[in-house]
Amino acid sequence: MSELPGIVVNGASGRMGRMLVKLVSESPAARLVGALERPGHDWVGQDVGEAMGGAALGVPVSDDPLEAMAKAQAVIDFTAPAATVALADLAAQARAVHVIGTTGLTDDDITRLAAAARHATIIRAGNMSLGVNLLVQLTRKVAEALDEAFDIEIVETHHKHKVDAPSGTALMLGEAAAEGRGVELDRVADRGRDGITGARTEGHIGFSAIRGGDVVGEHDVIFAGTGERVILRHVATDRAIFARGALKAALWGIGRKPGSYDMMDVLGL
Ligand SMILES: NC(=O)c1ccc[n+]([C@@H]2O[C@H](COP(=O)([O-])OP(=O)(O)OC[C@H]3O[C@@H](n4cnc5c(N)ncnc54)[C@H](O)[C@@H]3O)[C@@H](O)[C@H]2O)c1
Ligand SMILES: O=C(O)C1=N[C@H](C(=O)O)CCC1
Repeated sequence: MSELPGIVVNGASGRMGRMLVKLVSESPAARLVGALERPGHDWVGQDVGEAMGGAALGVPVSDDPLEAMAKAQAVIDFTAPAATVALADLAAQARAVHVIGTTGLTDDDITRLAAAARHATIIRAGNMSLGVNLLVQLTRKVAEALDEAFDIEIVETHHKHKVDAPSGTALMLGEAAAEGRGVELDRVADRGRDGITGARTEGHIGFSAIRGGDVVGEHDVIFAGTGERVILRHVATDRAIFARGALKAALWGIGRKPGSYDMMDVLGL
């Protein structure tokens, strides 16, 4: 029997990294062959299983992406924008599928990822869960069906450690709503109101971000009309949903031709 596909986890000590190390190392469909952390991190050099407080997994944490990816078919990356952009070129060099969950990317970062995708298979989504990707489709449909008399507001809630806003998911939902309306999100997004803002502009899509405690992730898309509201909601209670989506994406991407893909491609939605 041929060997199972080898997967590297970038940002292994992070909230998502730990989830992914556990999921991949226990998966019957994949092998954990590498774990990466940033240079200077105290996990570097330790066995990743032991660093997580469990049994040794025979995988040392490395700060050298090319060395870690030498035996890998894919790298799963939930880290930070600068780390992700830098890894994209190295993953292309190593011919490893690059699954990107990192959010908070700028337009410039996305342009650089698109350049890397000329030579590499990149699968990126601001949310890797099945439920949110379904919600994105529903949002597009509802936005198509309701005219501008319905004000669209996207409200997201996350844990107190989250560093970017609006969330990647909120932006996916905003893009879908704008697409449903046949407009460009950049032209209609209201991101952060404060002070005497004036009345709401018809057709705009509003974003609000709440941060606190240990909330995994909650998203509401509100279509507020006169006398009625339609509210689409997703509530995540376990980060494992994102990790499962990312592993599915990695396995789907292996052997696929270079290009930029997302979870809609992976899930066939
Ligand atoms: N797409 C999704 O489904 C989804 C789900 C959850 C989180 N996220 C996103 O994933 C990212 C990480 O989230 P988190 O909660 O795990 O954050 P976290 O801060 O807990 O973890 C990030 C990890 O990346 C590491 N890191 C930073 N720079 C690095 C480098 N150069 N090389 C290797 N590792 C490096 C950090 O040391 C840290 O361990 C965020 O952008 C978050 O929004 C996306
Ligand atoms: O915990 C996070 O950070 C999350 N980030 C993603 C986002 O920005 O939408 C997905 C939900 C969790």
